[in-house]
Amino acid sequence: PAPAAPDTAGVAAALRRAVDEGAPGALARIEDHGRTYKVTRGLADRSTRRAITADDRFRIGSVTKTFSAVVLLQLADEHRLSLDAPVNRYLPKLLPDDRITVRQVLGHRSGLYDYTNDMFADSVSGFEAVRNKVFTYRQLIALSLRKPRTNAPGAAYSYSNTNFVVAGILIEKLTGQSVRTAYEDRIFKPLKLRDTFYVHPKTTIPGRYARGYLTPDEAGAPLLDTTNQTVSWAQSAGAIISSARDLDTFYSALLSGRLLSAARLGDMEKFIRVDSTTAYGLGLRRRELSCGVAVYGHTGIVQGYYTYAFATKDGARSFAAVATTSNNAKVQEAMGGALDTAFCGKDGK
Ligand SMILES: C[C@@H](NC(=O)[C@@H](C)NC(=O)CCCC[C@H](NC(=O)C[NH3+])C(=O)[O-])C(=O)O
Repeated sequence: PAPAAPDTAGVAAALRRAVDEGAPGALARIEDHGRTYKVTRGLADRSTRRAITADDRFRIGSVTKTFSAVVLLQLADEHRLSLDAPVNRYLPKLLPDDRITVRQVLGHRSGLYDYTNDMFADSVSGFEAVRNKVFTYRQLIALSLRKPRTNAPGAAYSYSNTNFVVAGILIEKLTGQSVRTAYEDRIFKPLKLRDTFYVHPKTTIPGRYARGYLTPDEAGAPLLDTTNQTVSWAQSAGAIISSARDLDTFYSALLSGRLLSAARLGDMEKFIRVDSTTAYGLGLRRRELSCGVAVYGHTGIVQGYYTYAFATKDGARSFAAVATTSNNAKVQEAMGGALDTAFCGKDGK
């Protein structure tokens, strides 16, 4: 029998909690066997007091990593890339260890240090130092290589944005195009993702969007409007702009086999356990929810936006949600509750 309809009342309660805990606004959208459910709470803009809508665009942060992984896995399907080849075969001398492979990079097992650890040690000053900066990929790699690697190639999982900066360089080298063109030609246009953009290094969000606000480290300090930034510190690791509708479409299409061969999707879904409820594949997270359902997708954190975008393994039910503040653990927890409720519902079906 078809699973019970999503518990939209439960999702609404979770979004209300996110707003009560400090998010100016929150939205969620569920696509379930062709039916759409939208839930919203709070504001898109604190100065105009405009209410947030489920169609507002926003910065998706690391959900970008799944898009970058899809492009490289398509190149593997086209025999233009071998997942088990060293990165240095395609980009000579880029990395200090010839043993680091493409698969290890996409699975956060390369050992490459995450330069954002230092960049955002202090949330507000770190953000303000880079919000209008434009980095080259190689400058970001150089920041990472200043620090020792976290593990030998392939020896352990250690999340690092550096890995998906390497993915961006690989995409540009192997396609001869910018990552923007590669995303547009291979994913955005084929899936008609009309709310999805890669505009780096422009700082503005096209069309109608929710503004994002960073919660400072100091308790009680006022929120900082972080909507306009280059996101050049992340690029192919986190700079895509999208909407809940487009993320639902993307993960449903990916997981129902419309973007990759079964073999490459299988590669993407070879998961390494990260903690008791999450595992990481290639640019893809698996989360086990309270009712035992496993969902597949990615989380995203860019200053001002917490994003969750996940779907069932067959893509028949997808959930995308964002809260418009970041660096606020209680808001992040509330949004995790929305994810759980969206798939587990009241009666855990
Ligand atoms: C976790 C998520 N990763 C991402 O989305 C990537 C692009 N974001 C980060 O690595 C966090 C950058 C700092 C955010 C800042 N935090 C601080 O400044 C902390 N001092 C903030 O919260 O806005 C993922 O892969 O699931």
